[in-house]
Amino acid sequence: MKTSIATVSIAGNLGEKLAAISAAGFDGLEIFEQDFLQDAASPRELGQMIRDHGLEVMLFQPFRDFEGLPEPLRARAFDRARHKFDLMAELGAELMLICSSVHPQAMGGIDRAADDLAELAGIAAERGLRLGYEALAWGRHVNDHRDAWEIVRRADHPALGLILDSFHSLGRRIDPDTIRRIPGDRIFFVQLADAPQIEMDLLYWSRHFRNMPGEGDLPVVDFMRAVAATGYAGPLSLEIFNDQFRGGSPEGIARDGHRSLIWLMDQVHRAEPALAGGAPVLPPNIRALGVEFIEFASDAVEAPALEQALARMGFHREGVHRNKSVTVWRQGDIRIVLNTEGTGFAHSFFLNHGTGVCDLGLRVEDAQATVTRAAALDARLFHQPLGPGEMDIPAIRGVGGSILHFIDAKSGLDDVWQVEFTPTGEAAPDFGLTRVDHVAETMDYDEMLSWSLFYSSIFDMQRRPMLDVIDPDGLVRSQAIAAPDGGTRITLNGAQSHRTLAGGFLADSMGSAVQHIALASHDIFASAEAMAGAGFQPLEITENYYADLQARYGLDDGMIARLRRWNILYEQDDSGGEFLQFYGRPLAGGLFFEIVERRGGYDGYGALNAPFRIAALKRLMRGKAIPRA
Ligand SMILES: O=C(O)c1ccc(O)c(O)c1
Ligand SMILES: [Mg+2]
Repeated sequence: MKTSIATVSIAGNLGEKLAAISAAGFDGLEIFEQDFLQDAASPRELGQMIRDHGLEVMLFQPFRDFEGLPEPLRARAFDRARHKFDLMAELGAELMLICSSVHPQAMGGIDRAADDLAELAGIAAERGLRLGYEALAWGRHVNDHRDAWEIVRRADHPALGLILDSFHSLGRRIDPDTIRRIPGDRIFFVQLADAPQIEMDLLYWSRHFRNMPGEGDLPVVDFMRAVAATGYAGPLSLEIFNDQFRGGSPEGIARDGHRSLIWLMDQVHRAEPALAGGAPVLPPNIRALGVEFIEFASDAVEAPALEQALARMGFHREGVHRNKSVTVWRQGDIRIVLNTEGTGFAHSFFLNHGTGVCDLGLRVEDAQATVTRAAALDARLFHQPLGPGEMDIPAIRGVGGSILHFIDAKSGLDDVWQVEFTPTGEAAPDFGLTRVDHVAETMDYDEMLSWSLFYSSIFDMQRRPMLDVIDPDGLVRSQAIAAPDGGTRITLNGAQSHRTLAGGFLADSMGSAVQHIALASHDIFASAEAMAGAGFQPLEITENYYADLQARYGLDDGMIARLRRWNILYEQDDSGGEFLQFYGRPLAGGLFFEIVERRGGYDGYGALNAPFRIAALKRLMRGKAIPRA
């Protein structure tokens, strides 16, 4: 399978686009005519530049409004095409995309279109060129790949084939299985794009909101399964019109695109094992079995505040690293590692970001398989020189330059706590906290698609619908990604304005980072009481909130009083599941802890409560405590 991407998909000038496309590992590209017209290079120079980057021109596009025109427009359209053929020869492009006409004077009729295209294919063939016909979802007469195929079939010219574009087919909800009837060798090119499911005009949706396969809501895997079933063996090419991507980093967008194609083909091979050459080459999506540890980078000056916060939540120092300035704090299945080394990765992370989460350890069944899959999906592997007696634990780069380590029992990596740490023997209180419920990573809104693709392509984790969280000073978008059993949950919070709490955190922590950590309690009231006894100060919630809560859910007075007493926020889902949560006050730098209890299969994150939490945090930061009777 050759991979390709349309130049429109990426930001920058043509030189920047080519460098990014080549660096990401694509085999070739589609030249979008507009990109070429805006560039100063001659077509010959441009063709050479492309080849110098090790890339192939897979397609020249688009040629518009060709078929079905009355004379003299028809003759002029043929002249236009001849001019483009000259250009393609100079560029070294062999295949041209013709998209279905939107011309107001274009006449319908399958045979008329077939005749026009067959005649043009004859001219193209004389020059050694080929044509592909694509149905635009908003084409005037042809807007369905089935009609485009019928036209190509009737034209019956070897230099004319069909071009499929997942957006045009899936955006109009055309059953992708209709593609299975088309002979694979009559499909000349396949363009891929996903998109979020939003109701809007097709053309506007297509030109502004497309995204990479796996980043949206369209059944792109089903589309690609059907394409693969035809025997199509040509390039897979991304054609992504997206306003965010146009302003993004060329390298980052190109890397995400490459990752999305590898992910897509992996999903297709798993779903269609009978296909020739279809054996999966990657380990399957990795089951994340839970968070094994959360590591903070800090130093001797800042660490005591974090240690105090941990102690007030009922953690104790369980072990001290045998030869590093690293301790592990423990409660239930939760391990918080505190790294105050003066050299190495954690230290450089601390110098860049201040005290914060530099490393997440995930429990998996097979750590080696995890990095193998991650590497095949273009993740960056992480290595650091090992000290004496240290275990070599596989790791990759994650959000904001942090690290993800993978711990398994299979290769004994879960022995690391015994191997590398000396037990302190300190008393182990139990405040009822059992495990990490979720980790919330805050990032720029423009990074959200990228990181959600990162997690969902490597792991067996699914995206939940994106939610809008209303901060009094702007919108924050929240995207949860969770393993099917809910045992590993990550939420991505995307800030659009620096005035929001998330945006302020982003600026203060010098980049994307974990902003809060939610810990599960098996009895949130008992945990709240034990923590209060140890000096934990919760984030204070207003009287107005509790009055409204009573009205909303009809909770009894006793329950409301207990929630209020411990500043616990409450939410119910439609099937009676309940979510109880309270927050600690932020540490210097803005990171905070949350304690949650899920009851009755509740599967969300308390989205209704988020604005109250944000308002309370902002009140606290402005130094306004709530007077309480
Ligand atoms: O939006 C367009 O006009 C357009 C042009 C060419 C394509 O291949 C396409 O999918 C859309
Ligand atoms: Mg297209």
